[in-house]
Amino acid sequence: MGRKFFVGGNWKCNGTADQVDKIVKILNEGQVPSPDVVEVVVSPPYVFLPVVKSQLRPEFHVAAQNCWVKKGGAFTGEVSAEMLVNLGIPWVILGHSERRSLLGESSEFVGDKVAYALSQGLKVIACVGETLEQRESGSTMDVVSGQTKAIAERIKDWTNVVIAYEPVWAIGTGKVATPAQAQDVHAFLRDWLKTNVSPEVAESTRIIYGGSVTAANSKELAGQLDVDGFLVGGASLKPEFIDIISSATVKSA
Ligand SMILES: O=C(CO)COP(=O)(O)O
Repeated sequence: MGRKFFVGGNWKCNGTADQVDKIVKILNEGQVPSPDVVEVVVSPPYVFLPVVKSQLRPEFHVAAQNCWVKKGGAFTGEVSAEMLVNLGIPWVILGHSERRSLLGESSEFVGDKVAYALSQGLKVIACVGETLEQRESGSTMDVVSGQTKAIAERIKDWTNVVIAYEPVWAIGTGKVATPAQAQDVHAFLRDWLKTNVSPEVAESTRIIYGGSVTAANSKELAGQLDVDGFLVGGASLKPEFIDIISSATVKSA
């Protein structure tokens, strides 16, 4: 069985109740390939998770954008993995570069979060990616493998993990990685998994690309051998998200 194409929509810290209604309507009315071909997960801010979950078409799922690193308790402002499970939220995004850079989350902390979330039964979209400075100094592969290693050291079962490669310089900048740049890093990560985890995990784990994905570039990116889908920011708030989801057909064609 091949890797099912995966498209995530990361709404980040955006949206009012009215805007959320509109986005859900677009998602519910959009013509997309069957769930056998593409898995779709949208990630609204915490406060909108219950309403989006209850209104969204049943074949689309929801993800939180973060969760606490261990069992809940006296951690003001945090939301625990148990709470997400309790509300029937199946997915969580962890290690997004905005949290790594703006909130100081280290690779070890992200690894701990991934391990805890999986232990509670959540599925995880784990983000990795280099900054422009790191790319220019030639350390891209060291950075992404280091971030992946911090996860690999803490988990055994990769069944419920999707890796999102999101070069920081491509996020929200309109500077999308070229298909070849994305493919290079995805192939490197798959090979890293093969060597350091197992050939089976390398073959079955989806590695998705994020960073300025739009309807105009998604088909070409989707055509790359090791690109198994997308994590979309800005364009996931717009009708073009439906076209990005539909780029899954490139794989099944
Ligand atoms: O960070 C991203 C998704 O998690 C990508 O954001 P943009 O698609 O807005 O560049």
